[in-house]
Amino acid sequence: APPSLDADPFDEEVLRDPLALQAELRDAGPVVHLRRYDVYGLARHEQVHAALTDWQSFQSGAGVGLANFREEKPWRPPSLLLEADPPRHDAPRAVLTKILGPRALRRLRESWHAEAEALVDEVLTDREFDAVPALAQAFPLRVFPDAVGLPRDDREHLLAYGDHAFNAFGPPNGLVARGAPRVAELSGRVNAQCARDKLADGGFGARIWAAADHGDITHEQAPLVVRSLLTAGVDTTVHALAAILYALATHPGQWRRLRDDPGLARVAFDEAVRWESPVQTFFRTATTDCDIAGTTIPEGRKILMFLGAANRDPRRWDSPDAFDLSRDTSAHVGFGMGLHQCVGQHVARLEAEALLTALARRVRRIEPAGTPVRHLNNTLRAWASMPVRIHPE
Ligand code: HEM
Ligand SMILES: O=C(O)c1ccc(C2CC2)cc1
Repeated sequence: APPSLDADPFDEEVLRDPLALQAELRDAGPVVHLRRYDVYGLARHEQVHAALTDWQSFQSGAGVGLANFREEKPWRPPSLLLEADPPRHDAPRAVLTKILGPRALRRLRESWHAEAEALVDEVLTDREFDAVPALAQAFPLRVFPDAVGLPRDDREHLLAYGDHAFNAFGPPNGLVARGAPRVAELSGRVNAQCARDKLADGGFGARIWAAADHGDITHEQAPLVVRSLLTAGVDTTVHALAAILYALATHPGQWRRLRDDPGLARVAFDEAVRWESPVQTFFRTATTDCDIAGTTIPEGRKILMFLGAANRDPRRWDSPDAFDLSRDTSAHVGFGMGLHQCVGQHVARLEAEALLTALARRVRRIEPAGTPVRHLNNTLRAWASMPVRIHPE
């Protein structure tokens, strides 16, 4: 039998600083039974990578949170991508692959770089500010809902909606309970925004509806595919940008490298996604009795993949805790891996590239200007506040 632990990965103090438990899980063995939730934890890169790339044995269709959709009703209709297996997963995925692919994003590159420069110019009129609201939240909330096709006056609820969705992948704990009172209102607003007549021509949303006209997906599926963008596309990039700003503010040598070579912006983003892993965990459900490294996971049981732990596994990475722009980040699992690997990663990279390029041109030095404050979430690694001081060029 695998080693068994009482630890609670979703305890708020563990969420605040998960590194010690991640090391304990990795060292306990390739598979660890977590008694509190009766699930099987995978914290080493090798096993997480193996589970992510074996969608037949470890399905998403029963939910990618603790809740098992075979046994309980989901809090919202399941995603046609994230919570679907082939063949249902295939057509919606193909539609988003085309709409969010690097070629499709070329038309946004110039305007996102311009938006980033405008925002950075505004923010840098101060020498000290909180980088979370001023940059990490402001930039994605300005450019991404625009790209989806949402009006400017109806987006401030998206962060709260996504925050609840990411909490809901975890156990029904205090974090979920605190979000519950707003769920009906937030869901109502987001679901309304997925309607065809709410989405501006030419945006990602309108393109999803056009794919339905073209017969690639059905018109019933279209709003749910738009909902995927609104759920997955905001909080993730907000917290990833905060993570990269924190990494650069606390590693002045790496900031200097980026400033001297803004072409490093994309590497810096991927290294920050590895180092912080904004999306820390996801579950799968065993479709048969599966063997992982000598442990049999019984059919129907949940496995918990610790993406953040895998991204810092010393069995896979040299000096895993170092934030290092010369690293080859290609095997990180911060965007998942395999069939469900993040279809929005190019959008995220373009946002980061635009913001970092704008900052690299204007900021000689960036440093912490006060104690950063964590934002706790069952799935997301996030900052609530990060005061910084900048020294302009
Ligand atoms: C740094 C920002 C982001 C991170 C860290 C991130 C992370 C992830 C991860 C780990 C998965 C795999 C989930 C699984 O295997 O169950 C995923 C899937 C997905 N992501 Fe992202 N994501 C980011 C940005 C985005 C953006 C900007 C969008 C939309 C424009 C997006 C849309 C999606 C969708 C629709 C899926 C489901 C794909 C599928 O199941 O086929 N993500 N993301
Ligand atoms: O399809 C969705 O609704 C969806 C929600 C959350 C994610 C997380 C992994 C970024 C992905 C997709």
